[in-house]
Amino acid sequence: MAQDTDVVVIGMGVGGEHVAERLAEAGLDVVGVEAELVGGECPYWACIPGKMMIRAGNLLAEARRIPGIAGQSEVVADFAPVAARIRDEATDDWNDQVAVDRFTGRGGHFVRGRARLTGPGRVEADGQVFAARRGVVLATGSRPQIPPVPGLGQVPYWTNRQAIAAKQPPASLLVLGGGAVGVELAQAFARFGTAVSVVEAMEGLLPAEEPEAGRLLADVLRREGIAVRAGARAAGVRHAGDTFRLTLDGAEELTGQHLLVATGRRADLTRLGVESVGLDPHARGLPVDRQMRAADGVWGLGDLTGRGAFTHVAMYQAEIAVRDVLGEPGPDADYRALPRVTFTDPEVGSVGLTEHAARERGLRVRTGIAQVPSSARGWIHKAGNDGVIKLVEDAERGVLLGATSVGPAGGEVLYGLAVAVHAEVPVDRLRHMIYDYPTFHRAMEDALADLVR
Ligand SMILES: Cc1cc2nc3c(=O)[nH]c(=O)nc-3n(C[C@H](O)[C@H](O)[C@H](O)COP(=O)(O)OP(=O)(O)OC[C@H]3O[C@@H](n4cnc5c(N)ncnc54)[C@H](O)[C@@H]3O)c2cc1C
Ligand SMILES: NC(=O)c1ccc[n+]([C@@H]2O[C@H](COP(=O)([O-])OP(=O)(O)OC[C@H]3O[C@@H](n4cnc5c(N)ncnc54)[C@H](O)[C@@H]3O)[C@@H](O)[C@H]2O)c1
Repeated sequence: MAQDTDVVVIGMGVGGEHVAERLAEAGLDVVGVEAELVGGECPYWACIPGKMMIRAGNLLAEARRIPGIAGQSEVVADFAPVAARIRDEATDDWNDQVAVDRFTGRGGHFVRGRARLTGPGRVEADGQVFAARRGVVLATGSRPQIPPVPGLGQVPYWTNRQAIAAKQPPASLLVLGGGAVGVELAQAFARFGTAVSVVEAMEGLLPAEEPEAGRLLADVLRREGIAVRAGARAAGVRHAGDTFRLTLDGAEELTGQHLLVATGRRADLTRLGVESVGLDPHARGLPVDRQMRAADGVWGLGDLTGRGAFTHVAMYQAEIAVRDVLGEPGPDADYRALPRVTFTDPEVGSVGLTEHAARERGLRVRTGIAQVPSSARGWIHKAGNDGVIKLVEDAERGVLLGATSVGPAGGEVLYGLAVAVHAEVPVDRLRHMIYDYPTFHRAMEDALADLVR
């Protein structure tokens, strides 16, 4: 016998939790189903604990920059407080009771289990069957994508989960993949003394971003002692004793105590029963329209939709889905000004289109670049001042299509650029605005001037 409800939310990660709480608050009868921990990847194995590691690593790096600027420093790194913060403050020892209580406190009905659709409005979870009057929200996130490297399936590699839960930094670490996960964790561990090698298949780090950002970051990481192998293919991996051996095309062999596989994430629709509502279970992501509808009475959001695997995307889409489920009007999803920040030091912030992506769309673009160390603030900052600002202008319309801001506060500087892209502020107006002196964001003025040079 099916239990009637208004809405079933499958997957209570950042996106699903937000939808479930908001709909319960609005007075709907909501069933929230979560297979693991309410809150999902971000608070337990990703953004929050990851940024705690990064914050700690950045403190060490800043202290090491004291000589030549403010005296002498001797830095003794200790990972124990980081591991303790992650256990106690971020994850509550990987216990989600607080989050479950928050949802049930708002009137939600919580089910721990793996759910699947069995037909329109029908969901099976933990031996129970639910019939949802308004519909079902799918928010099941993504999982690490493991590449077909010979031997990889037979070795005890880490994903972000084991890396985040580490109690000690490994003596040495091989990182496969120089994307956001790879570079953030590589730098954080290296600052605690881990000997790190990063292997990236594409020509540069963060290959989805501007090449200038990847090149700059590779220089910084190499200076910090990290071995960066870009344009390198892993040909095989072995593990014996406590050593991983990663062979690259060309026969170079890298060794490490642990191997972190950070080669991307992908959604898995195959176990969700989406075929029962007429959707393709083998699609790479769940196709949704601009109000997050995947089918009649089915909404989808977050990593599952393949529109950018970021917490802020999941939250943004969650708000749209909430409005649509409640029948409230609101603007369509708009990803033109999607911001991304990789929290390395320097931070790599970007918004909108890269130059390459804009040209691929056949747009006539103009670019402008400014080097952060040549700006007043960058020069004052001295050690740790690496950075670049790059603007991509639609030369026909005179508005920014995208921008990149690498620097000590690259993610914060990005905000102004994101507003400019989002609101399509004419470049001519940006050029005649007053930029605070001497801020990092003032380098934008030089990048704007470079657009016409
Ligand atoms: C190391 C790392 C660092 C990151 N750092 C950042 C960052 O700094 N900023 C940022 O914006 N993003 C960051 N991200 C990305 C961010 O974590 C994700 O984009 C975000 O968690 C996606 O939210 P979601 O709700 O779509 O999915 P998830 O958080 O993955 O939640 C999905 C939930 O669904 C559950 N589930 C799956 N299938 C079922 C089922 N059949 N039944 C019931 N439950 C199910 C899962 O157990 C999971 O809890 C990072 C990712 C990683 C890996
Ligand atoms: N600060 C943040 O917002 C943040 C931080 C971490 C992760 N994330 C999100 O999580 C997602 C997943 O992160 P990710 O770093 O795993 O994925 P990613 O797609 O960002 O990067 C994966 C990298 O691995 C490389 N790669 C793939 N196969 C390879 C192989 N066989 N050998 C060597 N390199 C290979 C790719 O070229 C790519 O550069 C990101 O796309 C991002 O959306 C966000």
